[in-house]
Amino acid sequence: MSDALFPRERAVLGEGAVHVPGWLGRARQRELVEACREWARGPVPMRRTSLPNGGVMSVRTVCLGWHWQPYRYTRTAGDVNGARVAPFPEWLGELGRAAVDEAYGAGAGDGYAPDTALVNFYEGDARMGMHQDKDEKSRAPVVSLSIGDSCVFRFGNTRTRTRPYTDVELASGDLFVFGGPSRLAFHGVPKVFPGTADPASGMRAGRLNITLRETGLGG
Ligand SMILES: O=C(O)CCC(=O)C(=O)O
Ligand SMILES: [Fe+2]
Repeated sequence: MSDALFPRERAVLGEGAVHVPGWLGRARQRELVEACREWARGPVPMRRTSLPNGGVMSVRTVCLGWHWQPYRYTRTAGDVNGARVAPFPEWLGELGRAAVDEAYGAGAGDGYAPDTALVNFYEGDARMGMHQDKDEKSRAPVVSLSIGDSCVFRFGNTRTRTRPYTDVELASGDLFVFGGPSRLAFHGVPKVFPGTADPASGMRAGRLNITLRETGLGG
């Protein structure tokens, strides 16, 4: 938004947890938004994930490569329409490697081979509670890309979902990578700021977040 007035700075929130504001240029953001629109249509449509406690997430999600549900990844979306999820594209893996290089230094991303992406769409008062990303067998870093409305991203510690944590604003184009000792840190999105999306990002409303992960699963 006001990047000319207040340049936002790169920040390390903990060992292995790096925030890089404005990493994605506007053209790249628009390409990603276009790709997400396509993935949201199918073969498995974007939907609110059901939780084991009977609740439903406020965020809408579509997955690539592997389909995520709490506690597991499968190739088909048994909780949606039974279809096999769209493949994880090679170009998205390249982007993931570039992101890890950016966060940790040139060459750090060489062996990074994400095989799943969770595409989350936040609109209205959608949010995400504090959780760990721990359904992956691999402990390779999670690469997070944000487009559209800004949000508060709460990045905590590996022991408890409560304090200590740090709140950072994730805006359109921001990269956040968490790996190493921070890989299992609790994190969440307590608030999205509606109407803050720059239309040049390709998002008219709402917030898009894409996380790339290695499942560590074969087959
Ligand atoms: O939307 C975000 O920034 C975080 C998403 C997230 O934590 C997840 O999908 O597991
Ligand atoms: Fe997460």
